Amino acid sequence: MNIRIQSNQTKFQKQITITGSKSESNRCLLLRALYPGLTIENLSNSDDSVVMEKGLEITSGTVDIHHAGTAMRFLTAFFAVKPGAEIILTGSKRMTERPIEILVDALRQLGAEISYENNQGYPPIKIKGKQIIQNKVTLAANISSQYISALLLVAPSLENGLILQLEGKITSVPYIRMTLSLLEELGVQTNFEANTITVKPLDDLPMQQLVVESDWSSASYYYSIVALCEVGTTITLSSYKQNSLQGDSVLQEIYKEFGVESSFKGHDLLLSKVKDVSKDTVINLDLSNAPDIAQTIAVSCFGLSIGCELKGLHTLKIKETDRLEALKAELGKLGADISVTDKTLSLKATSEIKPEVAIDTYDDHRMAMAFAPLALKVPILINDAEVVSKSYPDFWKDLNSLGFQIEDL
Ligand SMILES: O=C(O)C1=C[C@@H](OP(=O)(O)O)[C@@H](O)[C@H](O)C1
Ligand SMILES: C=C(OP(=O)(O)O)C(=O)O
Repeated sequence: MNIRIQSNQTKFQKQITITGSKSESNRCLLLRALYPGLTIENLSNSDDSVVMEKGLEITSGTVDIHHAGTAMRFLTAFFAVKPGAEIILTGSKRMTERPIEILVDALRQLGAEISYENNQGYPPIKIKGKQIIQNKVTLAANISSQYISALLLVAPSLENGLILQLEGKITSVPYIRMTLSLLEELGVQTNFEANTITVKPLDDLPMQQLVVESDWSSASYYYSIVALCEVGTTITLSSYKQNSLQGDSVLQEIYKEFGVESSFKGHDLLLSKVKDVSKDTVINLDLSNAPDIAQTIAVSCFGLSIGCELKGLHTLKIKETDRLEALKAELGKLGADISVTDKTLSLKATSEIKPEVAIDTYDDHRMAMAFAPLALKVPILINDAEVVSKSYPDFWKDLNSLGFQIEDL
Protein backbone atom coordinates (compact mmCIF):
# COMPACT_ATOMS: atom_id res chain seq x y z
CA MET A 1 0.00 0.00 0.00
CA ASN A 2 1.51 3.31 -1.13
CA ILE A 3 0.00 6.47 0.34
CA ARG A 4 0.12 10.25 -0.02
CA ILE A 5 -0.07 12.33 3.15
CA GLN A 6 -0.70 15.98 3.55
CA SER A 7 -1.64 18.22 6.45
CA ASN A 8 -2.80 21.81 6.16
CA GLN A 9 -3.30 22.16 9.90
CA THR A 10 -0.15 23.10 11.80
CA LYS A 11 -1.71 24.03 15.13
CA PHE A 12 -4.04 21.77 17.10
CA GLN A 13 -4.89 20.20 20.47
CA LYS A 14 -5.48 16.44 20.24
CA GLN A 15 -5.39 13.23 22.25
CA ILE A 16 -3.95 9.85 21.20
CA THR A 17 -3.87 6.50 23.02
CA ILE A 18 -0.89 4.29 22.23
CA THR A 19 -0.81 0.62 23.30
CA GLY A 20 1.86 -0.97 25.52
CA SER A 21 5.58 -0.91 24.78
CA LYS A 22 6.56 -3.76 22.46
CA SER A 23 9.83 -4.21 24.35
CA GLU A 24 8.12 -4.50 27.72
CA SER A 25 5.31 -6.64 26.26
CA ASN A 26 7.67 -9.19 24.70
CA ARG A 27 9.53 -9.51 28.01
CA CYS A 28 6.28 -9.88 29.99
CA LEU A 29 4.97 -12.50 27.54
CA LEU A 30 8.08 -14.62 27.97
CA LEU A 31 7.94 -14.26 31.76
CA ARG A 32 4.26 -15.27 31.73
CA ALA A 33 5.16 -18.41 29.76
CA LEU A 34 7.69 -19.28 32.49
CA TYR A 35 5.47 -18.22 35.41
CA PRO A 36 1.80 -18.79 34.48
CA GLY A 37 0.60 -16.91 37.59
CA LEU A 38 1.35 -13.63 35.81
CA THR A 39 -1.25 -11.49 34.08
CA ILE A 40 -0.45 -8.59 31.75
CA GLU A 41 -2.29 -5.26 31.33
CA ASN A 42 -1.96 -2.93 28.30
CA LEU A 43 -0.14 -5.41 26.05
CA SER A 44 1.23 -4.07 22.78
CA ASN A 45 -0.93 -4.77 19.71
CA SER A 46 2.19 -4.78 17.49
CA ASP A 47 2.88 -7.59 14.99
CA ASP A 48 6.08 -8.30 16.94
CA SER A 49 4.13 -9.01 20.12
CA VAL A 50 1.54 -11.10 18.28
CA VAL A 51 4.27 -13.36 16.83
CA MET A 52 5.97 -13.54 20.21
CA GLU A 53 2.77 -14.63 21.96
CA LYS A 54 2.03 -17.27 19.30
CA GLY A 55 5.62 -18.54 19.26
CA LEU A 56 5.62 -19.15 23.01
CA GLU A 57 2.72 -21.60 22.66
CA ILE A 58 4.56 -23.95 20.28
CA THR A 59 6.77 -26.84 21.43
CA SER A 60 7.63 -28.53 18.13
CA GLY A 61 7.85 -27.60 14.45
CA THR A 62 8.66 -24.30 12.78
CA VAL A 63 8.18 -20.90 14.38
CA ASP A 64 8.32 -17.93 11.99
CA ILE A 65 8.75 -14.60 13.79
CA HIS A 66 8.82 -12.49 10.56
CA HIS A 67 10.72 -9.23 11.24
CA ALA A 68 10.69 -9.32 15.07
CA GLY A 69 14.25 -9.05 16.43
CA THR A 70 13.30 -9.35 20.10
CA ALA A 71 11.06 -12.36 19.40
CA MET A 72 13.92 -14.04 17.49
CA ARG A 73 16.42 -13.51 20.29
CA PHE A 74 14.09 -14.09 23.26
CA LEU A 75 12.55 -17.26 21.77
CA THR A 76 16.01 -18.68 20.99
CA ALA A 77 16.82 -18.62 24.71
CA PHE A 78 13.31 -19.74 25.71
CA PHE A 79 13.31 -22.88 23.52
CA ALA A 80 16.96 -23.70 24.29
CA VAL A 81 16.19 -24.10 28.00
CA LYS A 82 12.80 -25.82 27.55
CA PRO A 83 13.35 -29.60 27.85
CA GLY A 84 11.50 -31.45 25.07
CA ALA A 85 11.18 -28.47 22.70
CA GLU A 86 12.21 -29.23 19.08
CA ILE A 87 11.96 -26.08 17.05
CA ILE A 88 13.16 -24.50 13.85
CA LEU A 89 13.15 -20.79 14.50
CA THR A 90 13.07 -18.59 11.42
CA GLY A 91 11.91 -15.20 10.17
CA SER A 92 11.74 -12.86 7.20
CA LYS A 93 14.53 -12.60 4.62
CA ARG A 94 15.98 -9.68 6.58
CA MET A 95 15.91 -11.74 9.79
CA THR A 96 18.16 -14.31 8.09
CA GLU A 97 20.71 -11.46 7.70
CA ARG A 98 20.53 -10.29 11.34
CA PRO A 99 23.32 -11.94 13.40
CA ILE A 100 22.55 -14.34 16.26
CA GLU A 101 25.90 -16.09 16.77
CA ILE A 102 26.78 -14.27 20.02
CA LEU A 103 23.59 -15.54 21.66
CA VAL A 104 23.87 -19.05 20.20
CA ASP A 105 27.50 -19.32 21.40
CA ALA A 106 26.51 -18.10 24.88
CA LEU A 107 23.70 -20.67 25.10
CA ARG A 108 26.06 -23.42 23.84
CA GLN A 109 28.51 -22.45 26.64
CA LEU A 110 25.67 -23.27 29.02
CA GLY A 111 25.10 -26.65 27.38
CA ALA A 112 22.30 -25.82 24.89
CA GLU A 113 21.86 -27.73 21.61
CA ILE A 114 21.46 -25.31 18.70
CA SER A 115 22.54 -25.63 15.06
CA TYR A 116 22.31 -23.44 11.96
CA GLU A 117 20.02 -24.51 9.13
CA ASN A 118 21.74 -22.46 6.41
CA ASN A 119 24.34 -19.81 7.17
CA GLN A 120 26.65 -20.02 10.16
CA GLY A 121 25.75 -17.29 12.65
CA TYR A 122 22.32 -16.45 11.19
CA PRO A 123 18.73 -17.72 11.41
CA PRO A 124 17.09 -20.10 10.69
CA ILE A 125 18.31 -22.16 13.64
CA LYS A 126 17.35 -25.59 14.96
CA ILE A 127 16.91 -25.81 18.74
CA LYS A 128 16.59 -28.93 20.90
CA GLY A 129 15.54 -27.78 24.36
CA LYS A 130 17.53 -29.13 27.31
CA GLN A 131 17.72 -28.74 31.04
CA ILE A 132 20.49 -26.25 31.82
CA ILE A 133 22.58 -26.70 34.95
CA GLN A 134 25.63 -24.56 34.21
CA ASN A 135 25.34 -20.91 35.13
CA LYS A 136 28.44 -19.00 33.98
CA VAL A 137 28.63 -17.44 30.55
CA THR A 138 30.75 -14.79 28.80
CA LEU A 139 29.47 -12.83 25.81
CA ALA A 140 30.16 -9.69 23.74
CA ALA A 141 27.92 -6.78 24.76
CA ASN A 142 28.70 -4.29 21.98
CA ILE A 143 26.51 -5.65 19.15
CA SER A 144 22.98 -6.01 20.57
CA SER A 145 21.59 -5.86 24.10
CA GLN A 146 18.85 -8.27 23.00
CA TYR A 147 21.25 -11.22 23.38
CA ILE A 148 21.79 -10.23 27.01
CA SER A 149 18.10 -9.63 27.74
CA ALA A 150 17.26 -13.02 26.20
CA LEU A 151 19.58 -14.79 28.65
CA LEU A 152 18.42 -12.70 31.61
CA LEU A 153 14.76 -13.43 30.94
CA VAL A 154 15.20 -17.20 31.16
CA ALA A 155 17.78 -16.99 33.97
CA PRO A 156 15.42 -17.19 37.00
CA SER A 157 13.85 -20.38 35.59
CA LEU A 158 17.25 -22.16 35.50
CA GLU A 159 18.27 -24.40 38.36
CA ASN A 160 21.30 -22.28 39.27
CA GLY A 161 20.34 -18.89 37.83
CA LEU A 162 22.97 -17.13 35.68
CA ILE A 163 26.17 -15.11 36.00
CA LEU A 164 26.87 -13.13 32.83
CA GLN A 165 30.30 -11.69 32.10
CA LEU A 166 29.94 -8.90 29.51
CA GLU A 167 32.81 -8.07 27.15
CA GLY A 168 33.35 -4.79 25.30
CA LYS A 169 31.39 -1.54 25.51
CA ILE A 170 27.82 -2.35 26.54
CA THR A 171 25.28 -1.04 24.02
CA SER A 172 21.58 -0.13 24.45
CA VAL A 173 22.01 -0.32 28.24
CA PRO A 174 18.48 0.90 29.18
CA TYR A 175 17.01 -2.23 27.56
CA ILE A 176 19.14 -4.40 29.86
CA ARG A 177 18.01 -2.34 32.83
CA MET A 178 14.38 -2.73 31.69
CA THR A 179 14.80 -6.52 31.73
CA LEU A 180 16.37 -6.47 35.19
CA SER A 181 13.68 -4.10 36.57
CA LEU A 182 10.91 -6.40 35.36
CA LEU A 183 12.63 -9.39 37.01
CA GLU A 184 13.01 -7.41 40.23
CA GLU A 185 9.32 -6.48 40.08
CA LEU A 186 8.54 -10.22 40.17
CA GLY A 187 10.79 -10.72 43.18
CA VAL A 188 13.84 -12.10 41.34
CA GLN A 189 17.17 -11.08 42.88
CA THR A 190 19.49 -9.47 40.36
CA ASN A 191 22.74 -7.55 40.47
CA PHE A 192 24.44 -5.50 37.73
CA GLU A 193 27.87 -4.15 38.61
CA ALA A 194 30.60 -3.17 36.15
CA ASN A 195 30.58 -6.00 33.55
CA THR A 196 28.89 -8.70 35.61
CA ILE A 197 25.18 -9.45 35.87
CA THR A 198 23.87 -12.03 38.32
CA VAL A 199 20.33 -13.43 38.37
CA LYS A 200 19.20 -15.81 41.13
CA PRO A 201 16.76 -18.65 40.44
CA LEU A 202 13.08 -18.27 41.34
CA ASP A 203 10.91 -21.38 41.63
CA ASP A 204 7.36 -20.13 41.80
CA LEU A 205 5.52 -16.93 41.73
CA PRO A 206 2.25 -15.97 43.39
CA MET A 207 -0.48 -14.47 41.13
CA GLN A 208 0.74 -11.07 40.02
CA GLN A 209 -0.20 -8.42 37.46
CA LEU A 210 2.32 -6.62 35.27
CA VAL A 211 1.12 -3.30 33.82
CA VAL A 212 2.88 -2.34 30.60
CA GLU A 213 3.54 1.34 30.06
CA SER A 214 2.64 2.66 26.59
CA ASP A 215 5.37 2.74 23.96
CA TRP A 216 7.84 5.65 24.09
CA SER A 217 9.39 4.81 20.70
CA SER A 218 5.91 5.25 19.17
CA ALA A 219 5.56 8.52 21.12
CA SER A 220 8.64 9.83 19.30
CA TYR A 221 6.60 10.46 16.12
CA TYR A 222 4.30 12.78 18.06
CA TYR A 223 7.32 14.60 19.50
CA SER A 224 8.41 15.15 15.92
CA ILE A 225 4.93 16.30 14.84
CA VAL A 226 4.68 18.78 17.73
CA ALA A 227 8.20 20.05 16.95
CA LEU A 228 7.16 20.76 13.33
CA CYS A 229 3.90 22.49 14.37
CA GLU A 230 3.26 26.05 15.48
CA VAL A 231 3.71 27.24 19.05
CA GLY A 232 0.49 26.45 20.95
CA THR A 233 0.10 22.90 19.58
CA THR A 234 -0.50 20.20 22.21
CA ILE A 235 -0.79 16.43 21.86
CA THR A 236 -1.80 14.36 24.87
CA LEU A 237 -0.61 10.73 24.88
CA SER A 238 -1.75 7.97 27.23
CA SER A 239 -0.75 6.09 29.23
CA TYR A 240 2.74 6.91 30.43
CA LYS A 241 4.76 6.93 33.64
CA GLN A 242 7.17 9.50 34.99
CA ASN A 243 9.49 6.71 36.14
CA SER A 244 9.67 4.81 32.89
CA LEU A 245 11.56 1.56 32.28
CA GLN A 246 11.98 2.61 28.64
CA GLY A 247 15.19 4.37 27.63
CA ASP A 248 13.36 6.22 24.84
CA SER A 249 11.68 8.33 27.54
CA VAL A 250 14.84 10.44 27.12
CA LEU A 251 12.71 12.10 24.39
CA GLN A 252 11.50 14.44 27.15
CA GLU A 253 15.01 15.89 27.46
CA ILE A 254 15.98 15.69 23.80
CA TYR A 255 12.92 17.48 22.40
CA LYS A 256 13.38 20.46 24.73
CA GLU A 257 15.98 21.51 22.15
CA PHE A 258 13.23 21.38 19.51
CA GLY A 259 10.97 23.67 21.58
CA VAL A 260 8.75 20.81 22.86
CA GLU A 261 7.91 20.68 26.55
CA SER A 262 6.71 17.44 28.23
CA SER A 263 4.52 17.33 31.32
CA PHE A 264 2.41 14.74 33.13
CA LYS A 265 -1.21 14.87 34.25
CA GLY A 266 -1.68 11.54 36.01
CA HIS A 267 -0.78 8.97 33.34
CA ASP A 268 -1.29 11.43 30.48
CA LEU A 269 1.83 12.76 28.81
CA LEU A 270 1.34 16.27 27.37
CA LEU A 271 3.61 17.42 24.54
CA SER A 272 3.45 21.19 23.93
CA LYS A 273 5.22 23.36 21.41
CA VAL A 274 6.39 26.27 23.51
CA LYS A 275 8.97 28.03 21.34
CA ASP A 276 10.40 28.15 17.85
CA VAL A 277 13.87 26.78 17.22
CA SER A 278 16.55 29.12 15.94
CA LYS A 279 17.81 28.21 12.45
CA ASP A 280 21.45 28.05 13.57
CA THR A 281 20.69 25.25 16.08
CA VAL A 282 22.76 22.08 15.61
CA ILE A 283 21.57 19.04 17.60
CA ASN A 284 24.46 16.97 19.02
CA LEU A 285 23.53 13.59 20.47
CA ASP A 286 24.97 10.20 21.35
CA LEU A 287 22.12 7.73 20.78
CA SER A 288 23.83 4.50 21.86
CA ASN A 289 21.23 4.23 24.66
CA ALA A 290 18.24 5.07 22.44
CA PRO A 291 18.91 3.75 18.92
CA ASP A 292 15.25 3.46 17.89
CA ILE A 293 14.65 7.22 17.92
CA ALA A 294 17.57 8.10 15.61
CA GLN A 295 15.39 8.19 12.48
CA THR A 296 12.75 10.35 14.17
CA ILE A 297 15.36 12.88 15.32
CA ALA A 298 17.17 13.09 11.98
CA VAL A 299 13.88 13.75 10.16
CA SER A 300 12.75 16.32 12.78
CA CYS A 301 15.99 18.25 12.21
CA PHE A 302 15.53 18.15 8.45
CA GLY A 303 11.90 19.32 8.77
CA LEU A 304 12.95 22.23 10.98
CA SER A 305 15.80 23.20 8.61
CA ILE A 306 18.42 22.71 11.32
CA GLY A 307 21.55 20.55 11.41
CA CYS A 308 22.48 17.56 13.57
CA GLU A 309 25.52 15.48 14.47
CA LEU A 310 24.38 12.09 15.73
CA LYS A 311 26.76 9.44 17.07
CA GLY A 312 26.46 6.08 18.87
CA LEU A 313 24.55 4.67 15.86
CA HIS A 314 26.67 1.48 15.46
CA THR A 315 23.64 -0.84 15.96
CA LEU A 316 21.56 0.77 13.19
CA LYS A 317 23.15 -1.23 10.37
CA ILE A 318 21.76 -4.55 11.68
CA LYS A 319 18.20 -3.48 12.43
CA GLU A 320 15.13 -3.94 10.17
CA THR A 321 17.27 -2.44 7.40
CA ASP A 322 20.58 -0.60 7.34
CA ARG A 323 18.97 2.50 8.83
CA LEU A 324 21.97 4.75 8.18
CA GLU A 325 22.00 4.04 4.43
CA ALA A 326 18.18 4.21 4.31
CA LEU A 327 18.17 7.66 5.97
CA LYS A 328 20.88 8.88 3.64
CA ALA A 329 19.00 7.72 0.55
CA GLU A 330 15.53 8.97 1.54
CA LEU A 331 16.49 12.29 3.17
CA GLY A 332 18.77 12.79 0.15
CA LYS A 333 15.77 12.44 -2.22
CA LEU A 334 14.02 15.24 -0.31
CA GLY A 335 17.03 17.54 -0.79
CA ALA A 336 18.96 16.99 2.45
CA ASP A 337 22.71 17.53 2.76
CA ILE A 338 23.46 14.33 4.71
CA SER A 339 26.47 12.08 5.24
CA VAL A 340 26.81 8.89 7.27
CA THR A 341 29.54 6.54 8.50
CA ASP A 342 29.09 3.14 10.17
CA LYS A 343 28.12 4.85 13.41
CA THR A 344 27.42 8.53 12.81
CA LEU A 345 25.07 10.77 10.86
CA SER A 346 25.69 14.38 9.95
CA LEU A 347 23.00 16.67 8.55
CA LYS A 348 23.66 20.24 7.44
CA ALA A 349 20.89 22.83 7.66
CA THR A 350 19.03 23.29 4.34
CA SER A 351 15.91 25.35 3.82
CA GLU A 352 13.93 23.50 1.14
CA ILE A 353 12.00 20.21 1.22
CA LYS A 354 11.07 18.75 -2.18
CA PRO A 355 7.31 18.05 -2.33
CA GLU A 356 5.59 14.88 -3.65
CA VAL A 357 8.66 12.67 -3.15
CA ALA A 358 8.03 8.91 -2.67
CA ILE A 359 9.86 7.59 0.40
CA ASP A 360 10.96 3.94 0.29
CA THR A 361 10.58 2.18 3.63
CA TYR A 362 12.77 -0.96 3.25
CA ASP A 363 10.47 -3.19 5.38
CA ASP A 364 11.24 -0.84 8.28
CA HIS A 365 8.29 0.50 10.27
CA ARG A 366 10.40 3.34 11.63
CA MET A 367 11.26 4.63 8.13
CA ALA A 368 7.53 5.09 7.40
CA MET A 369 6.67 6.66 10.74
CA ALA A 370 9.74 8.90 11.01
CA PHE A 371 9.09 10.52 7.61
CA ALA A 372 5.31 11.01 8.08
CA PRO A 373 5.60 14.25 10.14
CA LEU A 374 7.13 15.98 7.09
CA ALA A 375 3.58 16.06 5.68
CA LEU A 376 3.16 19.16 7.88
CA LYS A 377 5.62 20.90 5.55
CA VAL A 378 5.00 19.38 2.08
CA PRO A 379 2.80 16.61 0.65
CA ILE A 380 4.79 13.37 0.95
CA LEU A 381 4.37 9.84 -0.43
CA ILE A 382 5.16 6.76 1.67
CA ASN A 383 5.72 3.42 -0.08
CA ASP A 384 4.57 0.17 1.58
CA ALA A 385 2.96 2.15 4.39
CA GLU A 386 1.61 -1.05 6.00
CA VAL A 387 5.09 -1.72 7.43
CA VAL A 388 4.09 0.32 10.49
CA SER A 389 2.24 -2.71 11.91
CA LYS A 390 5.54 -4.15 13.15
CA SER A 391 5.29 -1.87 16.17
CA TYR A 392 2.28 0.44 15.71
CA PRO A 393 -0.61 -0.95 13.60
CA ASP A 394 -2.90 2.05 14.29
CA PHE A 395 -0.37 4.68 13.27
CA TRP A 396 -2.13 5.91 10.09
CA LYS A 397 -5.54 5.89 11.76
CA ASP A 398 -4.13 7.96 14.64
CA LEU A 399 -2.45 10.38 12.24
CA ASN A 400 -5.75 10.77 10.44
CA SER A 401 -7.39 11.67 13.75
CA LEU A 402 -4.88 14.55 14.06
CA GLY A 403 -6.18 15.95 10.75
CA PHE A 404 -3.56 14.47 8.39
CA GLN A 405 -5.17 13.66 5.02
CA ILE A 406 -4.11 10.17 3.91
CA GLU A 407 -4.88 8.90 0.43
CA ASP A 408 -4.20 5.42 -1.00
CA LEU A 409 -2.32 5.54 -4.31
O1 LIG B 1 15.49 -5.26 24.01
C1 LIG B 1 14.72 -4.62 23.29
O2 LIG B 1 13.47 -4.63 23.48
C2 LIG B 1 15.28 -3.81 22.20
C3 LIG B 1 16.63 -3.49 22.19
C4 LIG B 1 17.24 -2.62 21.17
O3 LIG B 1 18.05 -3.44 20.32
P1 LIG B 1 19.66 -3.50 20.38
O4 LIG B 1 20.09 -3.87 21.73
O5 LIG B 1 19.96 -4.56 19.36
O6 LIG B 1 20.18 -2.15 19.98
C5 LIG B 1 16.19 -1.88 20.34
O7 LIG B 1 16.77 -1.32 19.19
C6 LIG B 1 15.04 -2.78 19.94
O8 LIG B 1 14.07 -2.10 19.20
C7 LIG B 1 14.35 -3.33 21.16
C1 LIG C 1 15.06 -2.53 16.11
C2 LIG C 1 13.76 -2.72 16.36
O1 LIG C 1 13.19 -3.93 16.62
P1 LIG C 1 13.80 -5.41 16.63
O2 LIG C 1 15.28 -5.34 16.78
O3 LIG C 1 13.13 -6.05 17.80
O4 LIG C 1 13.39 -6.04 15.34
C3 LIG C 1 12.84 -1.56 16.37
O5 LIG C 1 11.67 -1.74 16.74
O6 LIG C 1 13.24 -0.43 16.01
